[in-house]
Amino acid sequence: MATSNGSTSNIPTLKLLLIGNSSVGKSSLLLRFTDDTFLPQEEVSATIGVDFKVSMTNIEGKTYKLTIWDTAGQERFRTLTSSYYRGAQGVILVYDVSSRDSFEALDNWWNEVNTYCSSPDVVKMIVGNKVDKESSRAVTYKEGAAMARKLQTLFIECSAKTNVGVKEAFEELVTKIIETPSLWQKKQTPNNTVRVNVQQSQASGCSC
Ligand SMILES: Nc1nc2c(ncn2[C@@H]2O[C@H](COP(=O)(O)OP(=O)(O)OP(=O)(O)O)[C@@H](O)[C@H]2O)c(=O)[nH]1
Repeated sequence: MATSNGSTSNIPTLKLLLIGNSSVGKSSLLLRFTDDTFLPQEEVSATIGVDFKVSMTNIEGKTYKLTIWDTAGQERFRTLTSSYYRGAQGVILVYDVSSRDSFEALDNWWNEVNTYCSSPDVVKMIVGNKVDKESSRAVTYKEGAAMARKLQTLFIECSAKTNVGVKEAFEELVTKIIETPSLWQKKQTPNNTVRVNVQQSQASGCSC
């Protein structure tokens, strides 16, 4: 597969984005995936603006470089929202299976994705986190799966705390991106203004 700049010698780079209500566990999922770590509650602080980590992953014998953006769930910490989405090939919408509110908020997050992601091909995945809290579960697996079917997204339940389903979630998302050729194709450039945007897109290899 050609990389974002057309070369086959460089490692392909993918941009992924984590969104969802505050405290659903976006930063914890990222930390679990990249560093195989889970921080105790007292060491966790809310994300301000946006944070990101880079991770190498191997899918079917090929190496990919992932830049994973972790956005603030709290409205007051969200700035420059549209820029988070620029160049993203995959978006993970996270809710907490023990929080009905965070599940119901998916509609709003979905609208945001559709507002800022211009390409309909960007791969979306709904992730129900904190399955280790089974006794306080407020959203069933069936409901999560039904929501994903309705929105035509991928779906998985996981736990950043107990390391259930986290690697699988990221790998499934990346695999689907790899299988979506339009996310790798270059755009035509009808004028100079658009050319600037296209160069930005090509830097991360996305048609979003
Ligand atoms: N039981 C349990 N707790 C979790 C899990 N994932 C995260 N948490 C806890 O949930 C709280 C919020 O986690 P964060 O990762 O900071 O959540 P966030 O979505 O990044 O929050 P914002 O940065 O405010 O958007 C922390 O106390 C975590 O320890 C999980 O899988 N299980």
